Formats: sequence, structure tokens, C-alpha cells
Amino acid sequence: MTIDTVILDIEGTTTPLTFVHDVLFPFIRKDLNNYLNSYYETYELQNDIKTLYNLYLEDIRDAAGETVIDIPKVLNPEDSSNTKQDVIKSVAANILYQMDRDRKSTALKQFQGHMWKVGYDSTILKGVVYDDVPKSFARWRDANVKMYIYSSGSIAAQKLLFNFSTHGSLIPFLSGHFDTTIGSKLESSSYTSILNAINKSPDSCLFVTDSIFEAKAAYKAGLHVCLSLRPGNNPINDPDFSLFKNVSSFEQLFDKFEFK
Ligand SMILES: CSCCC(=O)C(=O)COP(=O)(O)O
Ligand SMILES: [Mg+2]
Repeated sequence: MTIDTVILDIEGTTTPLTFVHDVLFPFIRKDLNNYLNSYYETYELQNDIKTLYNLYLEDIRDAAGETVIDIPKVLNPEDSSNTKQDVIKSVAANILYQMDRDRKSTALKQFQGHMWKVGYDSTILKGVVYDDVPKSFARWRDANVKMYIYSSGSIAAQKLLFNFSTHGSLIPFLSGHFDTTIGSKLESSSYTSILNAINKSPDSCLFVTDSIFEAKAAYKAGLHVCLSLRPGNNPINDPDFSLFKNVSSFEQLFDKFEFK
């Protein structure tokens, strides 16, 4: 069956790993304390802190019984005995702990997206996409192929990256965005939920990702899958590597798959 829908990962697929690890993540680390202090009273940050606090409670519940629980404690922002500075200190330590492990928790990703907004709004940040991305978006649009994003980055963060991209706003090309609120990218049920949300059958959809684990999950859900082997991506050493087609540029997708 021909493909009429593409679902794209961001990091390592539309966007270099270096942009995420050398620009976006350092932006958070550098300005974290300042941001937490400046925006502490906002509804958005209070909500992010509550979400991080709830994740911390889940983490310690899941870790119960293990000898070492080294996850930095997030103080309850709703407990009036915790001062603003104590809560901020605890939140900063927890965020850095998660970032050190490149954890893809929804709570962390939601927070990062809100903080990056400040960087994009002030034009310090510009979303980097590979040169072949806007060209391929235009080809797919002209062929009536729908494009969606599925990334661990929050939907807000995805929209910022594509709206303020180095190639101008790419948002008009995109029919929708999915993040981990629909489920982990490692679970095949998440891909089924996306297909249900966009009312598509798996055999008409192509998922492109740099992660062999995500590739396997999407494949299990019945989607066509292609591995993105961008220069600088982490090497894939997995016995199932040969199950999948691979590309180093989106332009190669047009030779390897049949779009409608
Ligand atoms: C706008 S996404 C920023 C990058 C990020 O935080 C991330 O986790 C990307 O993960 P992906 O699923 O796109 O590989
Ligand atoms: Mg990726």
C-alpha cells in the first residue's frame, strides 16, 4: 500500500543531536535558577513544579525496597512550610538529575518546553532542522501526504522548534503533534493510539526515527518504519538493524518508499 502519512521523530531525525545537546539542553542548565526565580509565581511554573513533585512521588514509590534512592527530593510547593528558595533548590537539583540521565519524562519535557519559550521569544534560540527537511515537507505537501511529529519533546517545545526554525515557520506543513502524553515512544500501543487519533491504518503510515527501540515498537504496531542515520547520530548496534530500511537524508525516503 502507498504511504499517505509520515510521522517524524525530531532529535536525530529532523534535527541534529548537537542542536539538542549543545544548544537546547545547555540553555536550560545555564539559566535554570534565574528562570525558576523569575517565573516562580506564574501558574505555568507552579503547575510544572507540581508535576515534577508528583513524578518524584512516583519515583520513590517505584524505587521502594531498593537500597539506594538517590533521586533528589522535590519539595511540595503547596506545603507552606517550604520556602520559595527551598522549593527552587529542590526542583533545580531534580531537573539536573533527570537531564544528566537524558530522561524523557513527561514532567521534565513539559518544563523544558516552557523554559525554551523564553529563548525562542527572545530570538536567542532558533530551531535547527536539516536542509532536506523543508524541501521534503514541500514535496509531501504537494503529493497530499500528511505530516505529523511524534517526539519525546513536549508538543509546546515541538511547535516552538518548527515555528522558529532556521528555515522559517514549518508549522503550516504539519497536520499535528504527539508527545509522551499519548504514551512512551517505546510502547507499540502509543503508535496504535496515534493511528486511532488520526484515523489511519498502519500500512498507510511511515514512521522515521533514529532509535531502533522506537522503530521496533512502531513496526510491532504495523507501521512502515525507516531508521534515520544522520551524521553524528549514535551508532546502532542491534541484531534487528537489518529489519529496517535506513536513510541519512529525507530525500532518500522518496527512493525507498512509495508515497501517494
Ligand atoms: C523539541 S524536542 C527537543 C528535544 C528533546 O527534548 C527530546 O527529547 C527529543 O526526543 P526525540 O523523541 O525527538 O528523539
Ligand atoms: Mg530521536
